[in-house]
Amino acid sequence: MENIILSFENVSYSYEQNKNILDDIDIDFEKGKFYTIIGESGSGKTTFISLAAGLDIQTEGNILYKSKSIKEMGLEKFRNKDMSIIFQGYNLLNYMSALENITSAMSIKGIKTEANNEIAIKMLYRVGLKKNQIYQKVLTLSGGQQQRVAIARALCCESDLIIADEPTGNLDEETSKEIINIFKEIVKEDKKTIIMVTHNKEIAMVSDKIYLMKDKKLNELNIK
Ligand SMILES: Nc1ncnc2c1ncn2[C@@H]1O[C@H](COP(=O)(O)OP(=O)(O)OP(=O)(O)O)[C@@H](O)[C@H]1O
Repeated sequence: MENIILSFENVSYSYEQNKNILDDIDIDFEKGKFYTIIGESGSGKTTFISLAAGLDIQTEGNILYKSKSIKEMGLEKFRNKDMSIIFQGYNLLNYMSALENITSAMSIKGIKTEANNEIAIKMLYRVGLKKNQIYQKVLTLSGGQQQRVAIARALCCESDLIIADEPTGNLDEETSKEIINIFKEIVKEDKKTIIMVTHNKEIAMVSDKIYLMKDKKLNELNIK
């Protein structure tokens, strides 16, 4: 069990009574692995991700982070300390610079060291931003550059688990490939776990494990 970072145990979810969207899902996510979740529109991928990210609560079953129930430890604590999320729409603060977006997130997550600025700048370079872009308001950056800022923010927040919902959904093919390469590097070098929803099968193929959301269940696909 030591290498398991997140577990779903008999998890079901319904928005309305007696109408399960997810039904009795059992799954373990290991440390240092890159997972993708694919599936038809409306199959429940975002619902699953919302539970994994502690943004919503399952109607039945347990979700464990490093063997502890996230409900019992408190979803807010889980979201603040243990998990970082990357959205399709970047969710940055537009009136702040790329750098400020990261340092303010670090501060909110309780990471308050003198080195915060330095750490954030290093990370922004690592994800491919240029010096002048680091100090620009994010509103003036392209979609791909904004997504790089969102990735750098997730990486600076020290969580071992990164959850991403269609992070390349708004990006062109070339930029998407670059972003996915950064994800692969994060998993390999920083030993983070990434759970990512994507519609793009080609992107899914580069992950360690692909799961298909279908008929309220999540099953591993062995298509590689
Ligand atoms: N707030 C809500 N209240 C009621 N039903 C909802 C709500 N949000 C989603 N649903 C329903 O739950 C099902 C799963 O939705 P979900 O967004 O998880 O699917 P998805 O696989 O992420 O779809 P997509 O690929 O289109 O984003 C859908 O049938 C949807 O209509």
